[in-house]
Amino acid sequence: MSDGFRGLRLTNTMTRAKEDVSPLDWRDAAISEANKRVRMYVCGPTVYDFAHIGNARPVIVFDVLFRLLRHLYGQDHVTYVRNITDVDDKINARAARDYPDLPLNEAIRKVTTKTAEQFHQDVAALGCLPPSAEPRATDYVTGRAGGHDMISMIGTLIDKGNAYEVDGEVLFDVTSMPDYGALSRRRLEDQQAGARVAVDSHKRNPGDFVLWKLSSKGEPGWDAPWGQAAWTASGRTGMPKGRPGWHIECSVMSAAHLGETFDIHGGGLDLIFPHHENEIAQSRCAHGTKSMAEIWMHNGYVQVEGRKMAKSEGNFVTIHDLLHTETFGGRKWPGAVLRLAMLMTHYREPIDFSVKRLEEAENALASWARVAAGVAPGHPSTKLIEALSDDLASAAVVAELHALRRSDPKALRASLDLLGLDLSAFEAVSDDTERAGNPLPDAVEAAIAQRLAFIRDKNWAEADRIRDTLLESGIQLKDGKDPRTGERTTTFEIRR
Ligand SMILES: Nc1ncnc2c1ncn2[C@@H]1O[C@H](COP(=O)(O)OP(=O)(O)OP(=O)(O)O)[C@@H](O)[C@H]1O
Ligand SMILES: [Zn+2]
Repeated sequence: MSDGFRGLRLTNTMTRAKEDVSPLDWRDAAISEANKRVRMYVCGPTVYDFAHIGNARPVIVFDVLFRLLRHLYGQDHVTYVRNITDVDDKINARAARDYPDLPLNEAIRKVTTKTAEQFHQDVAALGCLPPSAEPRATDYVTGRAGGHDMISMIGTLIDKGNAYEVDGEVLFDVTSMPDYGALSRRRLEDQQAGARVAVDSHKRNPGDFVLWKLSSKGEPGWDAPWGQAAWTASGRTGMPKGRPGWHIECSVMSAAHLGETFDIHGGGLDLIFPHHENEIAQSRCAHGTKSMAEIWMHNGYVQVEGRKMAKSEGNFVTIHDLLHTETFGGRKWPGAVLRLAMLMTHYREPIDFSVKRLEEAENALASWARVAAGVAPGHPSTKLIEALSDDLASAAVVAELHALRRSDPKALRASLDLLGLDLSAFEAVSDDTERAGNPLPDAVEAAIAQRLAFIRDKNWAEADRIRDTLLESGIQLKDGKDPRTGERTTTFEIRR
């Protein structure tokens, strides 16, 4: 690294400052070199519907950070955990709507399995590596060794005086934690002022949040040690059945996989309050620790016309639709294009999503592919690593990729690999392919065949679209006739 290299620095939402990263294991002489790990937790999806491209942003941003950490600390020295939330009232509602004839639990399983599979396909197409572990909330409700389950942690919080039970519902008492609100910088007094507790609520304070609630008939539920009297009074037999609140699952799964305190915790800006604030309250009070994670990172929003892309706003585009249908900009887009479109802007800034942005990303990728596709990768450049290490400085990263295009195709190739930017949709235009006269990759052959089919169907618009798309990546098509059969043929030329 050059003299100016300051090591990895990331902006910590807790302190609102850019800080040097100094992973906990490296500060602990008792942990052998071989066993040291950088430990990172990122809140994953609630699996009831297709993920939209706003949801894709944290997945891409933290995948780049995962790749950078692996580069800096070694492939086997990073543990990245991203959970799957598979218990949630939105899931129950979707299951009842989509599978009205199935028992609810079966319907829920269908919804969560299908959605999780779709999510995996979507993010793989965006070049994201699978995390080291991907725990599912429902596997951590009860009965885990070492007390790494939600019922045990909630019991601990009650025992320590941080939580209380009313009629089978367990709530966290925010006044039991003096520095509650430190992450979001909300003072308890401000939160209390003017807030009223609804008459039917069990809350002692307006800010108290649910750790556990009783399930009604038909809802998914687990045997719980709380609320026997309320359960029996409602005319039901056996042990009371309940289900966890949302925040507790991340406290439990992060501790199970990463320990009571770990290095980096991430997610979108909307998670700072209440989700992350409440994770911190639960984890620190249950474990008696000073911090849950050393560094809290939050990505900015993907916006449409200045508003957060969100399911509730109805202004969303799913990853699946963007990649596989023509609903956005009248065409499909390669996964690498969406990935670069996200990475062109610093992760903390908002992104206004548009066709123009995707086209810009595509043009950049095509220009890089022209020199780097098919080239054996060298090493990522020092400048690239330095730019990434400076809080993932996007502008400097993209500028360096453009510079490498002229100076060092092998370093460009390695840098793109490090960033997870896959050139296969653009391979056709590499110099190597041209020089060696290799056959075109399948994708281009397929595009040419598809275009001929459109021409046969007299669908000129689609045929022209394919011709234009190929031209943008440097492939010029030439139509002709086979002199023997009289059939239409297509040849091509690679342009610079
Ligand atoms: N528009 C967005 N831009 C960036 N990140 C987002 C956006 N919307 C959601 N996220 C992030 O996506 C991740 C998954 O969140 P979650 O499953 O709760 O999304 P969601 O709440 O279903 O989305 P929505 O806001 O559309 O209801 C979280 O890290 C969240 O911060
Ligand atoms: Zn979480």
